[in-house]
Amino acid sequence: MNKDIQELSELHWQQDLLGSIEVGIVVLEKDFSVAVWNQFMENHSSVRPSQIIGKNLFSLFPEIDETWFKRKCDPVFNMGSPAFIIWEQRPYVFKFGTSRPITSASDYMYQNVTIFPLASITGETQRICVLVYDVTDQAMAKQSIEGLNARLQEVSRIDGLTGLYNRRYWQERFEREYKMAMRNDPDVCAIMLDIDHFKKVNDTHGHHAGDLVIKRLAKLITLATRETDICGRYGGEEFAIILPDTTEKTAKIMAERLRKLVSLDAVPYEDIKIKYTISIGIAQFTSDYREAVLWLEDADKALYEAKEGGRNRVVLAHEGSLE
Ligand SMILES: Nc1nc2c(ncn2[C@@H]2O[C@H](COP(=O)(O)OP(=O)(O)OP(=O)(O)O)[C@@H](O)[C@H]2O)c(=O)[nH]1
Repeated sequence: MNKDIQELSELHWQQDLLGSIEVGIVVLEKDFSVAVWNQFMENHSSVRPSQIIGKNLFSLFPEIDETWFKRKCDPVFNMGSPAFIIWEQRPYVFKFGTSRPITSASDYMYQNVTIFPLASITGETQRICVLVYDVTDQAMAKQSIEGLNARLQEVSRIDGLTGLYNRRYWQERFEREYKMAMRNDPDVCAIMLDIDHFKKVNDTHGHHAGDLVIKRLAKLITLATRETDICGRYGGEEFAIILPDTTEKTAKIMAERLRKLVSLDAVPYEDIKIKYTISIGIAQFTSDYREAVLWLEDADKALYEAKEGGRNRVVLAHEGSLE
């Protein structure tokens, strides 16, 4: 084989290699004109090498942030050090559609991009090579795992019957509120409330009817509180609420409103309507509480007083019944 044919054949398989590789290969001159544009880039951009070779990259891809991209390439040209752009920083450099539009949940191709210097014989970097990797599958998998984790975390905080926070998470929030209150000494109240004679509801109408009453009460609690209030199911038929930015006077008004709402309510069950009432204990935070639990205990004592005082009433800690 003569030398020319040998060179040509080598060039041919090198072209073949560039063409079949599932990675985008772009070679850029110092002025950001394109010197190499492989098959992958052509397939995904629909721009043929003949349309782009010798042309300025940004003139054909105005979506690339020129200032940012040049800043990335600067150390590659000037110091010969490679640069990396990962999809988590910027989902893509070239806005390509996904190559699997049916199976992929993404509208565009997520890309990892590597930029490295192509040194001349003298060691000078005249050109740089930009490699574009399609990482859509990894990105989608990671995002779906993150979504699942977030969902799992949310589910693990929620009480299945009522949709309010469960005891564990409510307690966590309560501890957090307590620590914040110790620092800032704001107006914040804790409420404990409990359905009156709930055992009788269960005994008379059955456990399922009891569950419906618990669910209904949770709904009324949600209705009567602000979005910023932190409502949780503390035990079977016991609920706990944190009212941020609330004095005991305002908490009392809110609690009274809820108590009345409940006393007027009736839960439809089979062909009857179940009436029920609640008792409520309130404790406003003071920095005298050396531990979070002491604050909650005061709310619980107030609740106990409300029960002792005849039920269907609101009691403030360190104060008599309101009714
Ligand atoms: N249906 C239902 N009942 C529950 C649930 N959790 C606890 N209970 C019941 O709630 C009742 C609570 O009864 P007690 O603690 O004696 O209090 P009470 O009958 O409400 O009386 P007072 O609180 O003193 O007014 C018990 O019968 C428990 O079995 C639940 O998730 N669903």
